[in-house]
Amino acid sequence: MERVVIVTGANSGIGLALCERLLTENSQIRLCLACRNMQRAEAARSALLTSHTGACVDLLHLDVGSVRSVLTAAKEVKTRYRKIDFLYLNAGIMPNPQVDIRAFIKGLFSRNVINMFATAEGLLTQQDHLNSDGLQEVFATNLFGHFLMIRELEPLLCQAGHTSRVVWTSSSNARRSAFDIEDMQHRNGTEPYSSSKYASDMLSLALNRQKNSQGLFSSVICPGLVMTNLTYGILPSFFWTLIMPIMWLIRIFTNTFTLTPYNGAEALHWLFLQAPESLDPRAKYHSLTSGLGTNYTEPQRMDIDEEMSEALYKKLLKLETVVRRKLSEENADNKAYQQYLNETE
Ligand SMILES: NC(=O)C1=CN([C@@H]2O[C@H](COP(=O)(O)OP(=O)(O)OC[C@H]3O[C@@H](n4cnc5c(N)ncnc54)[C@H](OP(=O)(O)O)[C@@H]3O)[C@@H](O)[C@H]2O)C=CC1
Ligand SMILES: CC(C)CCC[C@@H](C)[C@H]1CC[C@H]2C3=CC[C@H]4[C@H](C)C(=O)CC[C@]4(C)[C@H]3CC[C@]12C
Repeated sequence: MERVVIVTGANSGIGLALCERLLTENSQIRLCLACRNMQRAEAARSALLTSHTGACVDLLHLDVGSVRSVLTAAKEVKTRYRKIDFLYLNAGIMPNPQVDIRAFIKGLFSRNVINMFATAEGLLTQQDHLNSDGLQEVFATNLFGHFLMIRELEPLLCQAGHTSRVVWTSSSNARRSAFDIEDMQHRNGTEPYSSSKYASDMLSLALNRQKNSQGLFSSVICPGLVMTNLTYGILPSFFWTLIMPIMWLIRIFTNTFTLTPYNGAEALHWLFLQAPESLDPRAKYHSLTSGLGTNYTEPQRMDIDEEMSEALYKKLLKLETVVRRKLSEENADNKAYQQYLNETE
């Protein structure tokens, strides 16, 4: 039977590579590219159809960082499909990244050097800001918009006799010490990316506890260090190209330098082939590439405590209520204003 697969952030990088791999290595898939930029989404769709003539590739407009857009997109999904087999929550941002050069040089001469290259611990900070919904942009995009999407799509994801999967593209940059449950949006820190990815790891665990009995299973992956628009925002692409031989060399010591979107999508595709019952809800599945270029997936236990993941889940539900209330008030205001305009005309 045809499997419905939705991928957020599918118009470039790891998301697009996943789509390419899904179509190449599996038949009977109905793929839905859920994207913010529809011009790039059209281009991605054309590229996929050129290499896979006759494939079923749909487009869906989704700005995962906007509450209104998520609700509209979810409504559209519910009219188009009767079930969802896989929902890949892949869209993500890292705005205005800054590398701490001193920490990098110090790290090069420390015993922690391999870990530094794999996780960027202590190296990266970002500048975040409030979006038009009044939420921190990184939190809204990397976590909350996806959470809201799952909540809206629950009727399709939690169906009797059917198993659905959600897969989060997390990161090895996710770090417990960057996350504060009293400041889940990371308003007060300088590592919103790390915080949002740690939150997605916790949310995945909470979702498994809450929803496995209803047929919904959640997993998290790390794609490794991949050359995409996201990494070109950290250092310019010509610089990455220049140091590519060094990166291949580093790959001999850390298999986390997957480098290409195809390699980075390894764990995402591997999960597609696994039975959900065989997966560990506490594991992060890493895409890895050996020095010789062989791809494989390996689980690593996440540093998460159940109580905090449950607390996060509850806080997200509360925020969802607040956000929905605000939206319906705005809608009522708009309606009243429109009526006033009509009457005064
Ligand atoms: N590259 C790397 O080394 C690593 C990446 N990751 C994660 O992988 C995921 C994919 O990133 P990657 O492929 O590297 O980078 P890209 O920038 O190539 O891809 C990011 C995708 O997310 C989309 N996106 C961003 N914001 C929104 C939004 N508000 N609504 C809808 N779509 C949005 C982008 O679309 P648009 O065209 O609209 O901008 C784009 O398609 C991210 O979650 C990232 O955090 C994790 C670890 C390492
Ligand atoms: C000689 C070069 C390799 C120098 C590059 C230094 C830094 C700019 C990069 C070193 C480690 C990189 C990263 C590691 C982990 C990634 C993580 C998994 C992710 O989610 C996003 C990107 C990374 C943080 C990435 C960013 C660049 C480095 C800090």
